[in-house]
Amino acid sequence: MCDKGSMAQYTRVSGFVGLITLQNPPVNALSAAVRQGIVDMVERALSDPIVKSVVICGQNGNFCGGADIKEFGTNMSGPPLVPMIDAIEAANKPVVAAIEGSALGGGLELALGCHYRIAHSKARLGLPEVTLGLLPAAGGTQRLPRLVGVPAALNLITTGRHVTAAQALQLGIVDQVTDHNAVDVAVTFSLSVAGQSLDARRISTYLCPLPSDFDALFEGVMQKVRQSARGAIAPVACVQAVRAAATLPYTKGMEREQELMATLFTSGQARAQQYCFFAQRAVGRWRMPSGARWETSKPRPVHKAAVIGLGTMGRGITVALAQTGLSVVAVETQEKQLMEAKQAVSGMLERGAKRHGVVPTLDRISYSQNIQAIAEVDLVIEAVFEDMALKTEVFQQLSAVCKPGTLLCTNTSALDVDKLASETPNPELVVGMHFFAPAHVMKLLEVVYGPRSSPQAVATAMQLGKKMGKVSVAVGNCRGFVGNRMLMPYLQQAFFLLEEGATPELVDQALEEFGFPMGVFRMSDLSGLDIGWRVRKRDELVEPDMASGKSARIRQGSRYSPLGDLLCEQGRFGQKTGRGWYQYDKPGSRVARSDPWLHSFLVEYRARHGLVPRSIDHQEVLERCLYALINEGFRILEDGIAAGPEDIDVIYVFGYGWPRHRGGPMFYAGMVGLAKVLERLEHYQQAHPDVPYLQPCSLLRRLVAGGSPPIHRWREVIKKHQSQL
Ligand SMILES: CC(C)(COP(=O)(O)OP(=O)(O)OC[C@H]1O[C@@H](n2cnc3c(N)ncnc32)[C@H](O)[C@@H]1OP(=O)(O)O)[C@@H](O)C(=O)NCCC(=O)NCCSC(=O)/C=C/CCCCCCCCCCCCC(=O)O
Repeated sequence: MCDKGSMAQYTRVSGFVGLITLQNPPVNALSAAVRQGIVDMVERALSDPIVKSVVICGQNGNFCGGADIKEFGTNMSGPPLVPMIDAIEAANKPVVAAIEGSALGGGLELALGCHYRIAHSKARLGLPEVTLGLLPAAGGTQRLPRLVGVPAALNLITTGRHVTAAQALQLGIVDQVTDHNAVDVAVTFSLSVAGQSLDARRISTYLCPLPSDFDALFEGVMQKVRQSARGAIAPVACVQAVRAAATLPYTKGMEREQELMATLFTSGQARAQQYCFFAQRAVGRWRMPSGARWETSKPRPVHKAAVIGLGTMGRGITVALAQTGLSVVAVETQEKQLMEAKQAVSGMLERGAKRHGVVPTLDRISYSQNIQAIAEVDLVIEAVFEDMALKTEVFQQLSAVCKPGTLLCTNTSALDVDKLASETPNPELVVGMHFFAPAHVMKLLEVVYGPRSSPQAVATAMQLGKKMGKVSVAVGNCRGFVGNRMLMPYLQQAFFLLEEGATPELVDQALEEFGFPMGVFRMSDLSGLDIGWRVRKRDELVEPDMASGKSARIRQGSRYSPLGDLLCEQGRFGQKTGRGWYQYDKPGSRVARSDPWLHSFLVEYRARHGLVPRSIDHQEVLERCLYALINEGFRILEDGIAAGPEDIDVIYVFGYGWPRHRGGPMFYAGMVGLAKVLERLEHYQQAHPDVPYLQPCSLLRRLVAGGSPPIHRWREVIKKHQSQL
């Protein structure tokens, strides 16, 4: 017996079991039609006198990815989730969830409404709503603590992390884990419990187990959550909802859950986080200006890779490749450096393996001082010192040594990928793979294509990034690519603000309150002031500090702040030297303390240059630093370096600490209002006519003139704009 008409298929199996299969590919999200299907099919199973038990599963080995996120911005129709799940829990026949693939968000909440849960060993479960700016508002915040206790529920709900089936069993979320077909096991099981009392199986009737140190627990968790949330409201609401489960009867707790959800549901933060979810997936479907994309470009298989240069970046990349399961040849010409790297890489692999309870993959790596060792690899990632002449020499060696067709990638963070490619006989095989430090931890990868990179080379690098678990974004070749190019105006404004009267503490506080994990000066101390200094010297921007006055602060016709150079001349490179924009207890120490020397230095510097300090507030810090960065984002779109605003936003959220609840710089610009961003840029540009970065980009002007369309319509405007430039 079978009903195939709706998005929940009903079949009678084993004579007496009503099997309800959710059918909404690819993840069986709970759209209005699926919810209607479940309501109808559950009613049908319960009213059929032959049916003794019910099993709910998902089509194609995937239980359910939760509520349909695409519905959230629309006028939602169809039966609501809460009464649907309550009706399942109230059923007088046992209902068993057969969980294969994922049970996430509303999917897990549906399973928690069932009387039993059986999971396949490879299934993953979780309540990730917090990552979408929401909370599990289909009873998840009320049922989970009743089932697994308050501490475990708080951990899962406030982080949104997924757990394996084995972990879910240990926590008590599922009743059984199987290596066999979970649906078959659930069907047999459901018959074995048919007719038994269900009183003890309805989670909403459980008393929430209360820890003895209840108040202290919530206080501690709330403090931790507020700190790590960096201004995001959903994690805080999650704690409040779980607290309601611990203190109120179920129905009252549900009222609180719904009340908190109503606030989150319509918030700008939820919109921003849901935008990030889809943006991340959109950038995975990369597209080059030529139109090349997955559908037209087949990646080459990569089994064996090489890393050239085992400094900090090379070591991280080696670890990331080995953890992906590739054979890696790690090459470092300096013997001492090679030995140190070998030890460091082994340590990182061992620690990573311990964390994940697996065996370290040390034997996947062979080390060599000789570049000839890479002759047989499919792909090379060069990670030597950031110097064009050195990289050119390495690329020429690689071309001579590697087998034909080997893909040559550079991990440069700003150098010209096309120039490097032009030094090789096969420029179509050259792309940038710009990892972020630490390379085995950071999720972002910029895949940089030059005008001669072949679509297959880009597809191969994108595919490898995906395999490595990276969020890979294909971008065009320009100085600094997307991320670092946008950082330049941001840093520049921060320096100018110091000249005009701000302190590093004030600027950092404004940016950290906005949601960055670190302000610009703390970040500069962490990464090292000498890096930018080297680049500025190469660009011939650094001059001996003899002159004073305005002319001493002009380079190549534009305003320039030598503050960073002056600190470097004093040996203040940041954390590594124990002094930078802040002071540290000792070199390498991480706790930044305000430095009276720096403040006196700024006073003396301003006086020497005739700069009259003025009071600067947080709003000015944010507007100048962020709008200058955003303005450069528009230029990047105008130049066709990024395919769309989503690419820029994903790069900033995953690589530069831009708060996810603000959606990324381009999304944020849309939220603030493009007209407002333009007006403020014009205002600051008038005040600082010698700063080209503050000159509003013509694409921004065009978008405003066109009525500031929503972000998903920018691509049309960009295309038109580019064709008229
Ligand atoms: C792990 C995954 C499930 C699968 O991963 P993978 O295999 O890698 O595939 P992906 O590339 O990620 O996804 C494939 C495509 O599927 C799309 N997708 C995935 N999940 C969803 C989804 N849940 N909804 C819609 N679409 C989805 C994805 O975008 C891909 O398509 P495309 O390439 O973009 O085209 C992984 O996908 C994953 O992690 N998914 C998300 C899981 C998740 O976060 N689930 C939670 C969803 S939220 C939820 O469940 C909430 C439940 C609570 C109840 C909500 C009730 C709402 C109403 C309340 C209103 C009250 C306020 C009223 C206000 C007022 O008063 O007016």
